[in-house]
Order: sequence, then C-alpha cells, then structure tokens
Amino acid sequence: MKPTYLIQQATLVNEGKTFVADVLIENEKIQKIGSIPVQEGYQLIDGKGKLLLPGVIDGQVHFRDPGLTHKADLHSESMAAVAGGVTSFIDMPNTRPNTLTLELLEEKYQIASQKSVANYGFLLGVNAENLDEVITWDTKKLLAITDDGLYFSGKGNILADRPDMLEKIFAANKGILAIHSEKEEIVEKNEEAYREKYGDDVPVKFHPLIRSEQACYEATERAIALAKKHDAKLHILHLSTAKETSLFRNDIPLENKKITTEVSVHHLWFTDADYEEKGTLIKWNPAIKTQKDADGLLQALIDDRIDLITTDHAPHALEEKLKPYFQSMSGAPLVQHSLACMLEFFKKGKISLEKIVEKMCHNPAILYKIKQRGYIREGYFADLVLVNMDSPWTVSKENILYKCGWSPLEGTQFQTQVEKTFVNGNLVFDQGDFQEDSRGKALEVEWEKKE
Ligand SMILES: NC(=O)N[C@@H](CC(=O)O)C(=O)O
Repeated sequence: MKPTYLIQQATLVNEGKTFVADVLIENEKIQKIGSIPVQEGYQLIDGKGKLLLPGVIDGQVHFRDPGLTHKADLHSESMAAVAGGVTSFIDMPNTRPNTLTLELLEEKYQIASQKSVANYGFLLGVNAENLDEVITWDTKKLLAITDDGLYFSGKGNILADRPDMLEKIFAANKGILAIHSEKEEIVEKNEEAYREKYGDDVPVKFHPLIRSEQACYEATERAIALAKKHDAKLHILHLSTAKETSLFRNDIPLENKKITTEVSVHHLWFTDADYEEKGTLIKWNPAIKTQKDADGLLQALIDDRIDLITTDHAPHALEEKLKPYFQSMSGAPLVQHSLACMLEFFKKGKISLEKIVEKMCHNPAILYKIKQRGYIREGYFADLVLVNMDSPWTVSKENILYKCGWSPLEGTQFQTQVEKTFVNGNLVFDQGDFQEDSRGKALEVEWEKKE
C-alpha cells in the first residue's frame, strides 16, 4: 500500500490562479483539494510558504536510449528530470536505431517501463524511408510524428527542406507533425562561406549567422503556408528568432489552434554574448541568437503566440562538445534546470507564475491530448512539485545528475529549489533523495475524442 499524503497549506498555482489549499494524494491520484481534516495514517507534508505546481511536462527531450547510452539513458535523465520538477517527458526519435517503425516505438515504451522514474511518451520519426507508410497509419493514436534530429541523407535533408514531403503528410492530415524548422540549403551556403574564411575552426560566435534568422524564418513561413493550404496540424519545435513569432496567432485558444509552436529554455536564457565564455557548450540547433531574439521570444510566450516551453534536452559527452566548430555536436542538457530557469525569470519580474505553469504544464497536455495530467485537479494523476521559492543554490558538478556530467549552467546561482516531486502519487524525489526503483507510466493520448 502506498502512503496517503496530505500536503498542507501549500500555495497552488493552477489554471491561472494562485491560492492556498491542502491537497490529498491517495494511490496514484489527487483525491481532494481544499481544506482537508487530518486523519490517522496520513503522511503530513508541510507546504506552508511553498509553491505547489503541476509536474512539468517537457514536450521535447533527447534521452538517447536506446543506442546512444554513452551520452544519457532513460534512467539517468528521468532522475535528473524529477529532481528538476519534470514529471513527464516526450522523447525524440533520433535514438539508434531511429524510431521509424511502430515496433521500434513500442520497444522504446518497453525500455522506459523498465528504466524511467518519470512518465514517458515517444514521438515516431518520419523521413524519406518511411514516409509512404506513415501517411497510411492512423497517427492520431500517437502523440505526434516528427523529423527532429533525423537529418536524413545528404542535401536538403530535413522536412523543412522538402515541401513535397510536407505536402504529402499534410494531405494525409492525421495527428500532429512536429518539425525542426531551418532551411539547410541556406545553412550549408553559410557554412561554406565561413569555412572558406576560417577553415575547420570557425569561431562559434558565428553559429547564429550560419544557422541564421533567414534560415529559420523562411523554413517556418513555408511550412506554415503548406499546413494552412491543407488545413493540417503543424507544430514548430524550438523557435529561436523574434521574427518568426509574427507567423503565429494569439487570437484563438490552443485547443482550436492547428499551427502551434514552442520555445526551448536555452533560447530564452542564453544570447550570442555568451558564446565568448561558454563556447561550443552552448552550440545548439537552431542556434542561440541575439538578446533581441530572447526578449522577443519571451514576449511572444507572454502574448500567447508561443504555446509551450520545452528544453530540447540534448546531452552529449563533453569530449563530443569540446571540438572545433564543425565537429562539435549540437545540443546540451537542460531538463534538470528548466523550471529553475523559468522561476528565475519570475523572480526578476519578467513572467508570471501562472504563465510559467500554463506553458510548462497545462499546454503540453492540451497540445498532445495527454489524459489526466498537466493540472492540479481532483481525479487527475498526482504529478506534483513542491518548490521552495527562497533557497539559493549553485549548479555544479556535484549536483548535476545528467549522465554526461556537465551543464552549460555550471556556476549559475538559482534562487528557487525543487523540494519534492510526486509522480503518479509516488514521492520520487525528496530533498535530494530518490525512490530510484519507482517507475513512471506511458502518457496516454485522448485520441478517441472527436475533433
Ligand atoms: N537541438 C540540437 O542541437 N540537437 C539535437 C537534435 C535536434 O533537436 O535537432 C540532438 O539530438 O542533439
């Protein structure tokens, strides 16, 4: 029997409101919210002065399992996730082998059921190899299909570069297509120009000029035009420029949007001024751009043109990062620190708590039609995070939980700290201690609901 937990007098942030209440957790679910009398057998948790948030649902992570487990795996990264207040994650298909069949997708769910302490969902990959098959499947049963990280074969190699393939998917018009939106033809031209000037070791500060605003904008603009033509569902992953935000609407609720987007925490947190100190450690695709871009992205988040906050948690071994520009892998780990970063923006008065919760917890559940998660509601799964809002700490090698053992945020001081994380009613993380043998569940999609 699982303990029954009574969280007393916590400050809940949920569905646009902030209020003090007790929360009763019984078995896997939130049993009651309100003023709850203590009964014998309850395990009491003092929530006074602390925030209680719905667990974060990270809509984009690369946990590298199977096949790339020297970088990360579903156990190590899910532990880092829960320590950071992330109770569910959606993992991308650029594992080895790439997740291009329903059998391989099912295999990932099997591995996660044995290794993940958080709840898990996996996207099916789509590329030239499986496109003709995928468009015959009922992909509404899946969270989404995506090309992210697949970079298939040679020039013009992601979907953003293949309007013919985009049209095929949109014409089939089932479920959500999530794309990595950069025009590689523009990127490759820029790469050549910089290679000519600097050879292999191009200074990384030019990364945002190589993976340029134009490469992002033109790809996003074209993909949106094609999705509109077919009235299809398109999600643009990890938006990185202020200019692209004008392509998205904020005059309809997310439930009714066909075209959606997200921002990843690093595109809000870092700017091109940080390349000097951090070098290739902050080389991501799409690139970290200017302060103006970071400000514009934050504003678009607040204005609801951007729907979700994700991490694009993309760990690589340190030696894979610390290489000359062209050889250095793009991506960095973030899932343990995303909520802390966003709460830091709140502390600086840049965004409200309610908006953070909407974009990190509610909206991923709405977009991907995830059942019974993302909110603090009676009858929903007890995925909850208790946060101490005044508990400074500094990111260091000693407290990084990523298998790769490094973070681009080393040395950063955060004011807030996750104290406890519940996943399906299990107290999986408690002030540095883990229930390591606890296992999350597969995210369920409410696909049977009529649109
Ligand atoms: N974002 C990145 O820079 N890297 C991702 C791939 C991707 O999301 O394109 C990775 O898997 O390493």
